[in-house]
Amino acid sequence: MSVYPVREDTLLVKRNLEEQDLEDKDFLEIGVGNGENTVLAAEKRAKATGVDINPEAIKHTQERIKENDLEAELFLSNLFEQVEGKFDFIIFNPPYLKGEEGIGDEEMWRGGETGLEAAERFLKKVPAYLTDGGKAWIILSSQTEYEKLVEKFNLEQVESEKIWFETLFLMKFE
Ligand SMILES: C[S@@+](CC[C@H](N)C(=O)[O-])C[C@H]1O[C@@H](n2cnc3c(N)ncnc32)[C@H](O)[C@@H]1O
Repeated sequence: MSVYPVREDTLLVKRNLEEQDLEDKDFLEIGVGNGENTVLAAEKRAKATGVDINPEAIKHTQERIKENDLEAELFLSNLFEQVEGKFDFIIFNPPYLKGEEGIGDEEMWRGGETGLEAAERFLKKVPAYLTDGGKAWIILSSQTEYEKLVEKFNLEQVESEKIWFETLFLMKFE
């Protein structure tokens, strides 16, 4: 089992996160993967928490946090199952290709039969974990029927990026 690499979707979140004031904010990343964005949040002095279903991702991110002399709480959790409290800012770059979900090298790219299952479960649960005025970001892909979630959860676009076979959307939920 390996850790999801830094890709275009990671960097789409990252360059927008760089513009955010995160100081002293309660920040949560669901699905830390390579840890790039949780490390950035910790560098920006957020009170950073990160979870993943993949133990390798947690271990890898813990090592990066330590190497950079930063602080973040990192633990295994299936979405919010082990998460307590409320957060000002929650991000999730979910697996969004079509196919069975899981933590194997193939499965970590997949978000269920429609590619939207992991994203939809997140969007249903996220309101209970946001502070008043808090917001959540999620990545969606043109390779799925993402418009259904945009409509259902009233998502607003932060930025989109066309890569050769798809368009990635960074969407906001408030
Ligand atoms: C597309 S990768 C994104 C990784 C990293 N955040 C990034 O932007 O590069 C999705 C990550 O979410 C994790 N994941 C998938 N389903 C999850 C779930 N139900 N709960 C927590 N993490 C999950 C995967 O293990 C993987 O690390």
